[in-house]
Amino acid sequence: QTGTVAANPEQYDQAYICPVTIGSQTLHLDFDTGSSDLWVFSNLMPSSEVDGQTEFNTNSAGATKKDGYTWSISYGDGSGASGVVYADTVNVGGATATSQAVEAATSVSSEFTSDTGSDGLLGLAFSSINQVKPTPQTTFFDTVKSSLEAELFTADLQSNGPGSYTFGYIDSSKYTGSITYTAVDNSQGFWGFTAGGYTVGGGGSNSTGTIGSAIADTGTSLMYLPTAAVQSYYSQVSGSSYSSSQGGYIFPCSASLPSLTVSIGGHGFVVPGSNFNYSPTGSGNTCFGGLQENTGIGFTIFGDVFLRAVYAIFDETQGSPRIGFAAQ
Ligand SMILES: NCc1ccc(-c2ccco2)nc1
Repeated sequence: QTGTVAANPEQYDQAYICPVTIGSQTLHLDFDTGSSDLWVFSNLMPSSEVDGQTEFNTNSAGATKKDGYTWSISYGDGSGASGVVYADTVNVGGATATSQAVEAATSVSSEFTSDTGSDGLLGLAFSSINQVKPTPQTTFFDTVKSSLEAELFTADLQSNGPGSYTFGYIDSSKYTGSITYTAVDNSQGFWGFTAGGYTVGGGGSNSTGTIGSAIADTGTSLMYLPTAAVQSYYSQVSGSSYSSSQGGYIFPCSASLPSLTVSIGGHGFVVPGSNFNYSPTGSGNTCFGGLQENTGIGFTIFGDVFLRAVYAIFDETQGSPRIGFAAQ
């Protein structure tokens, strides 16, 4: 089987939300290659924590409770959720898992309550970091992958308009040139890979140092790189500065933003400057940068700001996982 589903950006491309059918309900979930739990708002939650989101009905005929199973998850941005576990049919654009662990929230943090566009998350990292106890559950991809035409999924994220995820096949209309594959280190449960040198702007002269180990994370809005690369980038943005009150680099919204070229698997991938204007700060006609330092996170994250510039293939067809990137 295969699946094809639209990936709809929230405001400022903050996250990408996809329709998922669970039993007879359709919920809109944030597909996240940086985590491994499929969790949903549910009828078990206090109404004070729900602000218009669709709730998974745990009383529906097709939902089977997994007695004694619970989950609790916290994310790098300080948000989190917890609850209990059901099994139900999950259909993503035609790719169907007949018995998928659906983690029904009994409580979510305020960040999720106020994220009115999302009814939950669908994790696409490795099942080794699933947070269900006493027994970790498989991700949707792991549940269905043996039934897919090919054991892979792809991400085509767009700015301010629908992109798509596919399961089981590569859509050759989504990219130009060839796909460059590189090995994945999933020892931390993520789609980890090694990135090489970078160049700020088209100059080609600013390539200084290498980026090193990184993860591909559709559930993170921005791109977080080592300090040296980030300082090198903003040294080319007139009027930019680090704002402790905003918590990152900002610049005049009128600033001209250079591109950033990153070498992966020996191929240079160009992130256009426009990708690095994330959102207005709300004060002084300054804008918040889509590139920020990885200090305090512990690893380098190639989030949506990078992924919008490429077609990404998350591939387990070779036995060992690999990740592919192509220009789009
Ligand atoms: N990378 C995991 C993740 C995804 C979404 C969110 C989130 C918080 C509020 C709205 O969305 N946090 C973390």
